[in-house]
Amino acid sequence: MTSPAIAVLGAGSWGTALAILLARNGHRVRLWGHEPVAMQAMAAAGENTEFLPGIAFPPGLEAVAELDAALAADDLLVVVPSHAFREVLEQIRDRAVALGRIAWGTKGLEMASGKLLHQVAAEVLGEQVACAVVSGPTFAREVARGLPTAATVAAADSATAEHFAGLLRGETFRAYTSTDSIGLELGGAIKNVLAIAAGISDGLGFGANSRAALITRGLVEMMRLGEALGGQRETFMGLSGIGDLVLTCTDDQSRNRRLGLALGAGRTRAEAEAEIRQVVEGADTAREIHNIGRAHAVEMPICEQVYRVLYEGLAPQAAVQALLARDPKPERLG
Ligand SMILES: NC(=O)C1=CN([C@@H]2O[C@H](COP(=O)(O)OP(=O)(O)OC[C@H]3O[C@@H](n4cnc5c(N)ncnc54)[C@H](OP(=O)(O)O)[C@@H]3O)[C@@H](O)[C@H]2O)C=CC1
Ligand SMILES: O=C(CO)COP(=O)(O)O
Repeated sequence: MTSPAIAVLGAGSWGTALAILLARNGHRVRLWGHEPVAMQAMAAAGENTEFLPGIAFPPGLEAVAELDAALAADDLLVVVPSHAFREVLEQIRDRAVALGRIAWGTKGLEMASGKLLHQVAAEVLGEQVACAVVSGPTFAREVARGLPTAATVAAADSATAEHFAGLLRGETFRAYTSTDSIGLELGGAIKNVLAIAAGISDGLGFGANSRAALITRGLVEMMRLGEALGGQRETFMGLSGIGDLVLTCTDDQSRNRRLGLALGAGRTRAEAEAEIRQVVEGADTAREIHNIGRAHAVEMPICEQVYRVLYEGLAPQAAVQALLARDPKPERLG
């Protein structure tokens, strides 16, 4: 029996890794990216030489340059950066509406509006399309190499979450399900801002104590805003919350952490991003979280200092001093 076709839309490192995972699971997968020349090169090389060099595409994975060819699929998985999310959903709206379901692996908020991605999806696709989000501690290269990984798939209805989790689940990938899409989306967005903070701390030459404090108090900020926006507290203690937070705050594979490291070492954001040459979601997210936190009167001192470093030219050292100079208070986890 031939397994159904899945379109993975977005051929960066994470889209490619998920496409490889799905193909290894025995699905027929079409990986689409918006640069025809890059997609043709990928098809010819049998690997994504730009983002995941050295990892050969398994049988069943086809790189395509034509969106229509990709969309002739039974399932759609969107894995573009958040800045391209609405635009890509608009391009695939008719097919998503016809299928009645869609999933994404994008982490972040819509730039300028600060909307969660399921809100963007509802605006573009309507309320009838069931939406699932995939999130967790999942560095693309490790997933593509087949290293054991766990993540969560959330959707408002558990059947949709289970459907997409079932596609992803395999010998090396454990997919849990959840109905807390808000919690998953906020965890995946806020951890990127906190990874920048951890990177700044390490870039300044601080130690393990500082990093552990940032992770712990950062988790409190994530839970505070997450609960204020309707997420469930326990979600932030799971893979898409503390799991992804620890991953990206502690390992240099994280682009967000590397941006922070560079800032802490005295480089500018532009210099750091030019060197990383991949999407660094936390930089835009820091501004949206700053706005949302203020609008909901949620105290988020670490995220606030990251915002000030990125958008107000505050020196990283001064940001740390501002955190340490805050009024003493009892340790609360809410
Ligand atoms: N990498 C990882 O380990 C993980 C990433 N994620 C999330 O997945 C999302 C994608 O990240 P990732 O793949 O790593 O990013 P990359 O920087 O590796 O790749 C981004 C890809 O998106 C493409 N792109 C940019 N604009 C558009 C557009 N308008 N239409 C279609 N494609 C576009 C880029 O093309 P071009 O190069 O031509 O600009 C590039 O191929 C992010 O939200 C990230 O946070 C989630 C979990 C793990
Ligand atoms: O989200 C990720 C891993 O779960 C990737 O993190 P970075 O975008 O910081 O590299």
